[in-house]
Amino acid sequence: MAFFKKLKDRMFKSSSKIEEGLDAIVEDGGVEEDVSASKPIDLAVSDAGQIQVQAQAALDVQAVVVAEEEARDAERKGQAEAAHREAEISEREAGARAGAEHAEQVRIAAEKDARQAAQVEADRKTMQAAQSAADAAEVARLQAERAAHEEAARIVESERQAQEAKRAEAQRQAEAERLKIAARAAQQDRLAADALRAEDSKLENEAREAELARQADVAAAEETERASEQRQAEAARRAEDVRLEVEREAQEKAAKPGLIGRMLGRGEKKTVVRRELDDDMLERLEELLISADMGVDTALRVTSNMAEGRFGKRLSTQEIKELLAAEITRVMEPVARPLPLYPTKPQVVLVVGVNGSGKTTTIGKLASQFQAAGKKVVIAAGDTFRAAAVEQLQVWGDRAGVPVLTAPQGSDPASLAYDAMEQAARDGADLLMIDTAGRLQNRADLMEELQKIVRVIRKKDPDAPHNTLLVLDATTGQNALSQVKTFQELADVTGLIMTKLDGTAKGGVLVALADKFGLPIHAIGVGEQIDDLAPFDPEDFAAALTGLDR
Ligand SMILES: Nc1nc2c(ncn2[C@@H]2O[C@H](COP(=O)(O)OP(=O)(O)OP(=O)(O)O)[C@@H](O)[C@H]2O)c(=O)[nH]1
Repeated sequence: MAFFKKLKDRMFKSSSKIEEGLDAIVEDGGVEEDVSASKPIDLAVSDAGQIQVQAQAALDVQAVVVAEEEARDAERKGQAEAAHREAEISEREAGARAGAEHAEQVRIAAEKDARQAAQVEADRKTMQAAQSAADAAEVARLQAERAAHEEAARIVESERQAQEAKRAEAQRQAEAERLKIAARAAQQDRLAADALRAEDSKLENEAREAELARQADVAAAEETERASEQRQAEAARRAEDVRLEVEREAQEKAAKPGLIGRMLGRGEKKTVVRRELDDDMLERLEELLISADMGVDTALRVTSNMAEGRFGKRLSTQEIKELLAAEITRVMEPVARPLPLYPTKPQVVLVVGVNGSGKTTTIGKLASQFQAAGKKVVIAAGDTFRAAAVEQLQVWGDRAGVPVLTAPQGSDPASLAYDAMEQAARDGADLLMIDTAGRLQNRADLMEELQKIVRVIRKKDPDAPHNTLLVLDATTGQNALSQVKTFQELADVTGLIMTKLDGTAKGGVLVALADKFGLPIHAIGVGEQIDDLAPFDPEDFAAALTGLDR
């Protein structure tokens, strides 16, 4: 409660922005916006048509010239062919005359050849008759011989066939036997396979039924849970409405003067302004939350949840604050987690963030608080680039009695981290907090530097770092969202700490961070002193942000 008062006072810039906005919304009407736009005209169509017509005309003239030229070629070709045909005819007539003379000479020679051929044929027939008789005798002898051979071969062949048939019969019987055995084996296999299939399908059915039953159970459980959540939400809404109603009646009662008051003339009415919750009002509430750096998505979610079931109800600024605070608490509750402490010694906490976000100050505050709570802490001033950061850490270290390990300016932070691991182990420290540089101007260098630190400390403890804290400056507003994205790529961020919530009207960004990334928020800073860092409490934060008294 003590910190809440401080938080509320320090966050007055964020809360007064929201409070003033709420007053204006409740008292005023809506805001209208008009956007108009014009369309350019298409010009190029008629010129293109004209060019196309001209091109077609040029093509037509060219086609006529080509056709005339082709006709002249055809006439020249016909005349040449006629002259050629006449020459061919006279040549063929001269050839025919020479052929007739040659045929007469051939006929005379043929008659002479026929006479000689008749004489030769008579001689040949006489000789042939004698030869035929001798041949017939020889043929008869050869036929008798062949018949004897054939008979012997037939006997041999029929013996061979008889043996062949016997062998084939034996083989057929053996094959029949083999097939019978194979059929018996196949039958047995089939029966076994059928049995296995039946067993498998039985198991499958059982598994399917079990799965269906499980799904039905899950669905029923989900349904029950959903119904219970809905009931709880409805009950909470009803309770909230009743509470508001009671409060309103109390306010109205308090505003009514008593008899003596009336007699003494102290009867001025205390009034409360209310406005009906409608679309316009909702839209203006969204705009107000967006202007408080809550981000569009988160602002929409918060306002629509707040309005659910309350459309048409009349609400005062105070009542809207209460409803908004309840919604913001609901968004932030899941991420409100203190820095986890493990039995590992030393638990290594790597602290990252852009320049000036408050890393050094936060390490100093955390170290002092842990030391005061009886934990042994060692700090490594890993931003070896900035001498001022090292000095600042030494001041915090001296104040809290915490050793601060430093290295010469510009030296390798990874080697300092390694030395710090050794010293922390030697000292039996519970916590080693390593500060790092935040120069985002060169992401590649920074990534290489962070990765090297991680590589080196893992030589001592493969699980280190056990926490990687990203420190964010609330005054950067929506820019904090892109910083989270960048550092998630550079290092394995495990939790957030938001500083400088004092003196800024952009405190709503913490709601957007919780809604968008779901990373644990361990602590918030509202000043430069040691006790200006406190564990994150969503209810306190929501009330301080909306300016609600608790
Ligand atoms: N108002 C306010 N100032 C803070 C808070 N936390 C840190 N600061 C101030 O912010 C300034 C920068 O803080 P540092 O801790 O030096 O930031 P850093 O991230 O270490 O910066 P580099 O060393 O440059 O990387 C200092 O003047 C701090 O006093 C806070 O919660 N509220």
